[in-house]
Amino acid sequence: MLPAAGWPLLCLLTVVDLVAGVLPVLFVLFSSWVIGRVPGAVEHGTGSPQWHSLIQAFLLASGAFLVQQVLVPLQSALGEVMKHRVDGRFHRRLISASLQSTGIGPMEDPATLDRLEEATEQLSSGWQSPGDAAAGMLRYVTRYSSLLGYTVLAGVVSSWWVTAALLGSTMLFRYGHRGGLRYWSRLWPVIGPHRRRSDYFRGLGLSAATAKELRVFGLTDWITKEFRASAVESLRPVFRARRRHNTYNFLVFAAIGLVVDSLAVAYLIRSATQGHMTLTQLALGLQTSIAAILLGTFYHEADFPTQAGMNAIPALHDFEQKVSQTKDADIPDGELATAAGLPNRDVAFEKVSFSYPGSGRPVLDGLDLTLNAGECTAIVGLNGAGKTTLVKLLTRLYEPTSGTVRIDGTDVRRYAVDAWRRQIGVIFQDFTRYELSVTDNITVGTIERPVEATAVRAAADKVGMVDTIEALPRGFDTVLNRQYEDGADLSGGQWQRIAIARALYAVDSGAKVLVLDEPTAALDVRAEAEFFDSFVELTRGLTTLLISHRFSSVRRADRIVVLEHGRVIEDGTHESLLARGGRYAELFHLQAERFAAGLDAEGNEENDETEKKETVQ
Ligand SMILES: Nc1ncnc2c1ncn2[C@@H]1O[C@H](COP(=O)(O)OP(=O)(O)OP(=O)(O)O)[C@@H](O)[C@H]1O
Repeated sequence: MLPAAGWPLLCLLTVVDLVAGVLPVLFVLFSSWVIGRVPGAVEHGTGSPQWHSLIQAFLLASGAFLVQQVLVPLQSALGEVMKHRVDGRFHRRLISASLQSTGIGPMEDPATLDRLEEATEQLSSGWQSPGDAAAGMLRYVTRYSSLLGYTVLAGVVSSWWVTAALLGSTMLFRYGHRGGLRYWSRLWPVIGPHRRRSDYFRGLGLSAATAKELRVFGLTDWITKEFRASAVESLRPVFRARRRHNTYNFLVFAAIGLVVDSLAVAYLIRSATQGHMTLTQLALGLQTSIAAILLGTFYHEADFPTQAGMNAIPALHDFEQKVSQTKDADIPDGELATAAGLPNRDVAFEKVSFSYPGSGRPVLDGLDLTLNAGECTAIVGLNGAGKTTLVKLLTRLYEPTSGTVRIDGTDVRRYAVDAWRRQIGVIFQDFTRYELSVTDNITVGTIERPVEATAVRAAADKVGMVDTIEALPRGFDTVLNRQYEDGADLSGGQWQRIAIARALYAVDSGAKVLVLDEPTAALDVRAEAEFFDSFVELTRGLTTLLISHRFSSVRRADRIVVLEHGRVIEDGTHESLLARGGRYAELFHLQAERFAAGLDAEGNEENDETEKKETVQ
């Protein structure tokens, strides 16, 4: 990742880090000259050549010290720039990997999502990022160039075995510290599940979204206890490993270091007392030896960032690999570049079967279904019957395991994926609430069309939201999040209307297929009634696929299809299906009875009456 910072910055920072490592060595050298020249200067007095040479050494030492002080902030600043550049590159790679697939397969695959979570965890927790690792890596240049300088100087004034001894013992300590971190990092997968659990409980305790339930359910003490317990549980293996690993390391390495370093220093002192060294050499030998020994420590600016910050890199690689390998990651484009105006006749699912990747269970099993152009087809079925999956196949987020989807008789795979998708205005059950302006939230489904304020207003008007939007602090420009200045939030039902407006704006932009997956689940009964009152008008001329659990809305469709066990088991109009007395009739009566008994929380008089009439009919 280092070159991601750009070669000029990388070279500059390497040089700065190197100079920052050499300067303390020069300082020790010059200050040893100062010490060595003091007796001569004292003896010969001010103004003597010895005096001048002392001043010269003093100025050099001061210069080295001052430059070192100037370099420290420069080093930090350049390190920050490097961190941001490397993190920027990392983010870009992550985002492009996550958005690269035309299909939705990788983003619904648990193993791929796990790697994505691992890759983003360090970044989102603001702990140690790949950028910290990159900047930290270069700080080793500073530390190790100092170490090399000190030990070489110690060797020059004494013996090369002193160099070897100091270097060896310092590196042994370094191995102890850095190796301990590597060891700790291997524990990461073991403590991972506990840590995730404690993070989850911390998130629950700090989230505004859960604040209501936690208080009303009386969960506050429980959350605190669970957070603490899982946090302690996650640390237990670390404590155990640390005791085992560190005790051995500290005892053995400290013993070796003590013996080797004592021998080296003793050798220096003995050489001096035997008259083999000048005062300068003794000062230099002692200073460099001690400075080298002191470098056998934990490098807080480099050790931890390089270990923890790099954890995200293998996760990124795995994620990139898994995305490209996941089945249905890339839905191939066909040779037909446009599908404008389609379908004219129908959209047909022919013997379509589908199982989610990694699961052998067919969600759709030889499904035959034709959606007639210009007609509204409603799909009903129990939870998990495969209704949303059908939408995913229609929008080409997945490819059928077998069978074909045809548009006016042409295999949908012959069209470019985007060309076909532009023909569809869709509200997914779990539609996205974008932290963008109202206008952007409505137009985001047709990003290629230049924003047309009148069309945006018309879409909002169709879902009865114009008054609400105009009452917002900045009208259509209001960002739909309260955390922004003049931002605002909407209720669940209002959000759903915005999502419907988004699909209608897409229709206004030329989409001919309208897919509404539970479009009114969050609307109150009046809003739902209003929506379906204008439904015929809104969907006129469109090929509409309506998925809903509410039979009061479904019966307005031209045709109703009941899905069960991955197949169509009933198909007809509301009246014909009721007359048939099959699954649809059974579900319809069940819901109508609930309304009649006043059990359904959403029932109001208006709806009760209509439902009751239907039941009687
Ligand atoms: N990404 C996925 N990976 C694996 N299985 C999935 C995935 N999405 C859905 N399923 C499974 O496929 C089946 C059909 O799901 P689908 O969401 O299509 O049902 P549905 O009819 O829309 O249900 P509901 O009425 O609850 O919205 C379910 O058993 C569900 O658990």
